[in-house]
Amino acid sequence: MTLRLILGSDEAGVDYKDQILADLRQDPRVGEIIDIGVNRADEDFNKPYPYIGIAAGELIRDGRADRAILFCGTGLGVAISANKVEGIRAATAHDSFSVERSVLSNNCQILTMGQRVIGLELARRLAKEWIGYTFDPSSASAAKVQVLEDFEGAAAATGGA
Ligand SMILES: O=C[C@H](O)[C@H](O)COP(=O)(O)O
Repeated sequence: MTLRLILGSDEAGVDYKDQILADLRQDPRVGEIIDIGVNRADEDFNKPYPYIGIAAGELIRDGRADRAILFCGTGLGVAISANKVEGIRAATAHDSFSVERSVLSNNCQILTMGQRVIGLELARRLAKEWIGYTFDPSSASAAKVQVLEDFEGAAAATGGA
C-alpha cells in the first residue's frame, strides 16, 4: 500500500519542507503528497506554525491522509500543535533510533523536525527512513498506545477533550 503523505512547514522550515517534498515525490512508497504550505508565493507565508500542525492533524483525523512530515524552526511547535488534534500522535525526532521508535513504539502519524536544529542531509535521510516503518498492532507496544487512546476516549465521553 502506498502512503498518502502531508508535507508542511512554517516559514522557518520551508526550505527543508520543499526539499523533502521533492525527494518524496520520487519515492515509490508514496502514492500521494499533499503540500499544505507554507509556500513562498503565499500571501500568508508568515502564518504561525500552529495552523500548519493543526491542519495536518485534522486531515489525518478525517481520513484524508495517512501520515505527515512537518517542519518549523525546532520541530517542536508543529508537533505541539498537531498533538492538540484528537487521536494524533506527533513527535519531534532528529536521530535514527527515535525516528524508528516514533512509529514502532508510539504509532505516530506525524514526524516533525527543526530546520534550525539539524542539517539538511540528515533530515532528508530521516524522512526516507521514517516512511519505511509501519506500526505492528500485534507488538508489545500496542497495549501502551492503547492507554493513550483509552484516555482520549474517556475524556471525550465526559466532555473533557
Ligand atoms: O516551535 C516553533 C518554531 O520553531 C517556529 O518556527 C519559530 O517560532 P518562534 O519564532 O516563536 O521562535
